[in-house]
Amino acid sequence: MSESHPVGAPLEAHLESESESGAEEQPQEVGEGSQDATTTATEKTKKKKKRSKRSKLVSALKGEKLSEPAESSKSPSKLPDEAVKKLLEMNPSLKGELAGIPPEKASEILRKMDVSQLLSGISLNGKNQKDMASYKFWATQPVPKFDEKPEDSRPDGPIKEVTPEMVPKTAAPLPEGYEWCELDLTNDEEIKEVYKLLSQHYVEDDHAMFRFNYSAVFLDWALKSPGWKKSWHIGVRAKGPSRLLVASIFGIPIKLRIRQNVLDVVEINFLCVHKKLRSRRLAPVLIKEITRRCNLDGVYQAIYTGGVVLPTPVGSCRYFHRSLDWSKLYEIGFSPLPPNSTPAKMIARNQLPSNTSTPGWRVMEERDIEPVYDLLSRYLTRFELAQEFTRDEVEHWFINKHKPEDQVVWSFVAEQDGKITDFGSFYCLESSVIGEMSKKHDKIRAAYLYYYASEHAFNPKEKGLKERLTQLVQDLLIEAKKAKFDVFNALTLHDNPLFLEQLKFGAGDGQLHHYLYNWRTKPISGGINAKNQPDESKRGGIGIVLL
Ligand SMILES: CCCCCCCCCCCCCC(=O)SCCNC(=O)CCNC(=O)[C@H](O)C(C)(C)COP(=O)(O)OP(=O)(O)OC[C@H]1O[C@@H](n2cnc3c(N)ncnc32)[C@H](O)[C@@H]1OP(=O)(O)O
Repeated sequence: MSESHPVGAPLEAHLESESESGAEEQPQEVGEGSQDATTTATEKTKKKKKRSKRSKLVSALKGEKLSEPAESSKSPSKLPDEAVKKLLEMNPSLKGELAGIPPEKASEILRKMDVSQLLSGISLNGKNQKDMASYKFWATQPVPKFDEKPEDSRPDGPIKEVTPEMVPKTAAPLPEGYEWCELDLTNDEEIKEVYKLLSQHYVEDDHAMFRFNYSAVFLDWALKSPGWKKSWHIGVRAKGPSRLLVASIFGIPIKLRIRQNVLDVVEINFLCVHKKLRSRRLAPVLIKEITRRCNLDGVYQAIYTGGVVLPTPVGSCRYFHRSLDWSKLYEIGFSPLPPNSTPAKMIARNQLPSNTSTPGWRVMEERDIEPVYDLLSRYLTRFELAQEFTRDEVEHWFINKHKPEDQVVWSFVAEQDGKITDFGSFYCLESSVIGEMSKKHDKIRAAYLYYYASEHAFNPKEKGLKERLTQLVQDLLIEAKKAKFDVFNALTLHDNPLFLEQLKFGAGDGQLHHYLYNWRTKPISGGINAKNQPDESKRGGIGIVLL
């Protein structure tokens, strides 16, 4: 936990007292097999194993001898030097890691990695280093293994057939001292509790400088979409008078098209475990509980995203950032000052026109719901992985129903001769500055590119689409600047590779991996090429945005 982030004393005190009473000491890894129950001793053994794995890798990288992998007979004994060179060029992070290692040795290391891993930029070190066997939980789940070959021609479909009799009727028990709860998001107090848990314990960047700060209003919007179910809003509370919320996982129902199949799935988000309860195998228990509840409701597939590599991304995108207030981003350490530049030059470079330029541009209103629903639905058919929105969902996700200070989503249309020709939107997600820099500014106000659509997409050979989207997204940047955002973020999904560079988005160091649960399909492009660069020819894959 960041030293500079204040955590209420009662919370800390409570967890300490739970710990003393043994509640924190025995977090059983319920349901993953009793041999998996985490005791201090097994934790230590696991850490030792992990360390030895890491040392082995380090040794390999330093040129010491690696033992042959079991499947070595299937692999060519040596990659041609040319292939090694190419792979290194294609995966920049690997290039750094293998720098200075003789080509022979690099070949040996690369040979042990799955080609899809190499191409998707999954690196050898840090949080991405684990092999399949080390994913003790995920290895038991109906998700593709890392080494499933893309050329595997099994048709798209469920990995595991689940029948109602197979689904447990009750939740697995939690470790002593904790209990399940359903979170009632119609109750403001409970939304505030979720906000508090997430604002203190949710996703941080690798350097613990920033943490997502999803507002209570945002959570209300994100989790109460049409068809939402209270039973998919799951919490874990400490028993006792405080009933402190210490963990969460949420699902909302959506219709998802994966290539030609349209499925009722759950979109999972906001998996969070209190920092003091980390590494105690609570996440697998939460995941299994939401799986059980979805299965009981006849839902057998899920979609989710994450910055960490798990078995196995169906497609990965890269984050891009467009500075709106460069000085602030620089002051908090978000944006660097490039060599040979000056702050004045950077500010000038990021200037935007003061007025929008798309003809007929205006804020989206209720009367636009039908035409936007029509345009967006047609536009999304161009992607292999996309949500199938209903009219009510278009209303929910794109019409702002909040007063200006609470606004979460901004949507615009272009209307010409009474026809809606274009639509674009972004949402607001602040991050807390949690490191040293928080003394200067405590929040970054970030706009995230959300859905957009244009009639130009249907022109023969997409004529004029690139120019139109560049104009449309520039107008969104201008609107975001007016609404006092500091930065505008976008992924490489949808048609984004058409305009990121021209609109001065800079490549971020984050990837966003997209996952499907219990569905086999071939990899889906996330708009980046093997060099991890946005690539216009790689569009048409991921067409869904998860919050
Ligand atoms: C049909 C319906 C199906 C519905 C379910 C579909 C699947 C939904 C899946 C969930 C989609 C969530 C989408 C989002 O919300 S993504 C956002 C996730 N949240 C955060 O990053 C917030 C900050 N971090 C935390 O709160 C904790 O570190 C979390 C909760 C992430 C893990 O807690 P902790 O650090 O205390 O670990 P543990 O000892 O309990 O458990 C360790 C196991 O957990 C695996 N792990 C770690 N991170 C993730 C992750 N992001 N997705 C899935 N699994 C993850 C890990 O590989 C290991 O398994 P294995 O390596 O041994 O195999």
